Amino acid sequence: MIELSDISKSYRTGSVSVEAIKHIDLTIAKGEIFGIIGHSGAGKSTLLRTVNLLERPTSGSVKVGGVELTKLSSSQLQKERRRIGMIFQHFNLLAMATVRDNIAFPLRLAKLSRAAIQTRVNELLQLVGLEAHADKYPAQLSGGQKQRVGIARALASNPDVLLCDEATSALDPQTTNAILDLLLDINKKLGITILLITHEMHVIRSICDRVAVIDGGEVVEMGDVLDVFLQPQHPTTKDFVSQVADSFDPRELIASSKGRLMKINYVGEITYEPLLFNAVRSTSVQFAILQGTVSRMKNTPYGQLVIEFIGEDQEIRQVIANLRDKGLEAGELA
Ligand SMILES: Nc1ncnc2c1ncn2[C@@H]1O[C@H](COP(=O)(O)OP(=O)(O)OP(=O)(O)O)[C@@H](O)[C@H]1O
Repeated sequence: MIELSDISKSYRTGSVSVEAIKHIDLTIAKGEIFGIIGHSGAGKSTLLRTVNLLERPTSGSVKVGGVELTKLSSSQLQKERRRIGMIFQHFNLLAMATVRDNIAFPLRLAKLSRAAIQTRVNELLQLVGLEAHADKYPAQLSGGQKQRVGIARALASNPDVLLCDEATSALDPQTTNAILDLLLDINKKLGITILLITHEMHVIRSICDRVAVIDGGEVVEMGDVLDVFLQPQHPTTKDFVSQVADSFDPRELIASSKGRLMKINYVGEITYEPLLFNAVRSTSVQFAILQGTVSRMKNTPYGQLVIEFIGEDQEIRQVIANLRDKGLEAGELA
């Protein structure tokens, strides 16, 4: 659905040139929810805005739904942009227009009939749960409600792609979760492809299928959210993963450990099975859980534990082999 090839973008201010993004390749499948995470100034906004050519890349190709956007005339581009909705951190609503009129705005631009606009706006109000607020003005709404208007407006012309520019950054945690649930719901119901940028790992973990980590204008890591989360490689990725992990570093325990410290990861339904107990029950090995998370990433359960095994070396090896046989990943804590 989205194919960015060798995208670079430089900004020139006077005699100084800043390379905001450098040689980025990104392919996003139809129906996917793809997250781009990075610190402030990493190049996230620039990258996102190249997808609808709000920022024209200095070089590279931008294809959406198979159409090369950089080669289009401005009228052709305007038409293609209807297939790409966008929502913003600060909502960008028309302050002097009601919720209904804000949502109707792109439909009026597209010259739909009054009756068609009314029908479509009612559908959208229902989809985002704002039927009761249709005649209010933005100033009368909460942040979460304003973002719902933004989402309804972005979906008005039935786009294939929704771009989300830090869409939950101005919201409190509870409202953030409600908006993320709405995005997930829209993705499931409409099959729309979602590309979002954020600096919060929580957002990635809650709704994304894949993630790219961007640092200094380059993609430094990319993959399925589960893999990146459980086995982060780049220091920037580790930094983001630690946002949602326990702040206590279990490596502090290595010096005082009596036994063998292992890091164990598991994914899927085995998360709920008594695997540790079963692995040690026929041995004299004992274990202590020193740190642990059992949670869900989107819809997939996973566990991540730091375990100290105490006992005979050979028996511990047998226990670890048994756990690996059951599909758990077990590695020495280092
Ligand atoms: N219009 C512009 N003119 C000059 N430099 C710019 C412009 N827009 C962005 N930059 C620079 O490009 C780099 C990337 O900026 P960008 O806004 O894409 O980062 P970001 O990751 O979205 O950051 P934030 O999370 O703070 O919005 C920064 O060094 C920024 O200063």
